[in-house]
Amino acid sequence: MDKEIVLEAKGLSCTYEMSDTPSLENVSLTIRKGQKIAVMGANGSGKSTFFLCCNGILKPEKGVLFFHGQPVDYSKKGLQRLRSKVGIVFQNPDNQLLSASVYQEISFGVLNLGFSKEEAKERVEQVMEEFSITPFRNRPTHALSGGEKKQVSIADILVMEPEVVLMDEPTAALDPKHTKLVYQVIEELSENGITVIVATHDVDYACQWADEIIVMEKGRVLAQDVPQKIFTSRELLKKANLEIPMVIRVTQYLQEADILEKESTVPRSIEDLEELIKERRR
Ligand SMILES: Nc1ncnc2c1ncn2[C@@H]1O[C@H](COP(=O)(O)OP(=O)(O)OP(=O)(O)O)[C@@H](O)[C@H]1O
Repeated sequence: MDKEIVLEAKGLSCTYEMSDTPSLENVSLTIRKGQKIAVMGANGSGKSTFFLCCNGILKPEKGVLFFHGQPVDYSKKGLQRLRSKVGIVFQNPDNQLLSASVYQEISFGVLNLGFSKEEAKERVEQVMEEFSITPFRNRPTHALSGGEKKQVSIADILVMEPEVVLMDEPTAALDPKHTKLVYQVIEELSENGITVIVATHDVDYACQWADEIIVMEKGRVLAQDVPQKIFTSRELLKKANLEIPMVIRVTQYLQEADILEKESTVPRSIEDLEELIKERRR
């Protein structure tokens, strides 16, 4: 049976002040509990704007956003409730890290949720340990490296134990060590049943990781489907300016060369492809 719908957008449109064209136009989609969703599309296609709508930072001028079937309540209390459940890790940590020290930064959200100082401290200590932040806990946030800032901006959200985590290009500008760390965190979130929505330009990662891909273009949703469908639709990829993942490219080559059958299943990773080739040889 299909899992419960966590977030549902119905006809969302959103135009920024000082702009005469909508950055989101008539966006309708559903996201279910525990899903791994990649949001893809060219620069300026509306991915970040959609994220900002999902936790109420932006209020759409048209349409309704539902969280667990209830329309979002834009009162101060309603927004606080929504934001404690739906957290955004921003693309640029400098837009997110506002407190003087790392410890204060990670405590801020939990204290705001009304936890006592003791409870907040316990959660913050645990999350700092989990994300290897303890060694630089007393540093000012502006004096951290890009990778450390990303660690803190993720901890900042996870300390609130959200149900849905939105990550806007989480590995942009990270070195391989921090990229791996972020991917591990994403994996652990999914293992714990958290719904994870990642905006990314990395087609190879999206293909092997996501349950579903949402493709955006000029503020609209062009498609929402499984990676095997999205990444084999040349027309869609061309329209959205997306590359073909390497594994699909190699598969198509092997099919054309008659090494794999034309109707073989579509692999999402190199491991899947190896399995297909082994099967064919048996
Ligand atoms: N604060 C703002 N004021 C006015 N227009 C904005 C603002 N933020 C974004 N836009 C515009 O809204 C559109 C969608 O931008 P958005 O940042 O949502 O796209 P994106 O898909 O996340 O892009 P990227 O991949 O570059 O991060 C773009 O045309 C952008 O110029």
